[in-house]
Amino acid sequence: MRIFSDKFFTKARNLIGLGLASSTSAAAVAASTSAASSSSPPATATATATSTTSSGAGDTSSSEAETSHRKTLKTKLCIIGSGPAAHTAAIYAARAELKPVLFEGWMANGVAPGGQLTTTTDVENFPGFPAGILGPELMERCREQSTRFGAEVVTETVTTVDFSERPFRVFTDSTTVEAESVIIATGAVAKRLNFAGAGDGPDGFWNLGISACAVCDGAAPIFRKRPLAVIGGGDSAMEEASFLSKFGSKVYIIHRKDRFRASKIMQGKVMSNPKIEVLWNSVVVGAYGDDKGRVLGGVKVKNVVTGVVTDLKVSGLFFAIGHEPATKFLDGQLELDSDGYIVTKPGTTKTSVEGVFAAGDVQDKKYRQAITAAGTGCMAALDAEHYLQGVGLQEDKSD
Ligand SMILES: Cc1cc2nc3c(=O)[nH]c(=O)nc-3n(C[C@H](O)[C@H](O)[C@H](O)COP(=O)(O)OP(=O)(O)OC[C@H]3O[C@@H](n4cnc5c(N)ncnc54)[C@H](O)[C@@H]3O)c2cc1C
Repeated sequence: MRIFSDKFFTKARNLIGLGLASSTSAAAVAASTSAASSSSPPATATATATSTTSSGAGDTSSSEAETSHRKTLKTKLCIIGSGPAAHTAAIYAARAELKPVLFEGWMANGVAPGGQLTTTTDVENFPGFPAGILGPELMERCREQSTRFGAEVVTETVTTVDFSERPFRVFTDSTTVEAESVIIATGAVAKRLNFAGAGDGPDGFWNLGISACAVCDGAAPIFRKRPLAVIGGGDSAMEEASFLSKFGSKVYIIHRKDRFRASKIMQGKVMSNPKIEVLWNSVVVGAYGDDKGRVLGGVKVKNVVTGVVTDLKVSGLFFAIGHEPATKFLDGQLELDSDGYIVTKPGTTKTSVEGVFAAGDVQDKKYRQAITAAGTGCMAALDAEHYLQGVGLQEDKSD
């Protein structure tokens, strides 16, 4: 997020539409800019609908069998997801001639095809773009690169999977895929709070001072040398507050309880930082604009014990209240940790089922960045290729 000028506001508002309500407009951008082949809405609603696919090569590995109700595809590799992890995996796998089928979803978990970056404006920390790049544009480029090498992109959401035997089976409302290997890159969604001014409509300050990613946005000019606030009480909130204290003049941690659940060591770091002040037993009940009403000017904070509401002038407000990994559709078929993230074997993308791999934020609750997601997407494609070679389904090609 970078906030500069009227031109920027107009561009950001018009191009993306941010956050929850904007998911639709973000999707519209993604859908309209992506894929010559994606001119009609994707078909996930009925069993008889036609799915929307695109493939740069026009010749994919998947064999199709049309029945009156469902389409069946067969492939060596099915990729589920459409963020940096999924598309990096698709690029590597397609170049290794695995001819992957990629399900990009349709507003899966409220996120447009292209993933979390479709909900933001400037991405300034992805290598190769010294002037930054709009999130939706970056993801559109990734998609183009995937299809250019022959990945088949299907605009449908995966609803269930069957990993009990090979070939694995992956289901959407209208398609069944039989896949020799699977990469799950369904990402995660940052949790947001819902108070007046928190949204992205005309009266909201989402992405105009309110963010869910301090590491992504904290260094933006609008936050430098200004008072900032973080909402949360866990390790992420401590980390984000410490990080923001390098840029802001002061950082408030607003926490609804009278103690943190963060680790002692993280708490110690925060409590000994002279730039950080904790507002205990407190919740944000509203956000308002600056003098011109264009970006965040402050928040109303309510003490839940006394009921007193006070005014806190801050230029930035960061939600650090956790993420929700998109793993419900797996229905317990892979090992997950206590927060619902897929468990991978350290140093690899291997999951608890041989032949199924996981990449990106769905298996990473620590780094959660586009570049780390892309990195693990690459790893997953190479792991899948090696697996397929091991079971005799693929020649050694990627090197
Ligand atoms: C507002 C915001 C700003 C950010 N800014 C930056 C930044 O500047 N720099 C940076 O490095 N990182 C940034 N991030 C973090 C970055 O976006 C994520 O780390 C990255 O996108 C994770 O990529 P991913 O591939 O794991 O999945 P995601 O981007 O989460 O994408 C997953 C995709 O899979 C789809 N999906 C989910 N379930 C299914 C299903 N069942 N079937 C089919 N599809 C499904 C989802 O709809 C989604 O489109 C930002 C995040 C947010 C929210």
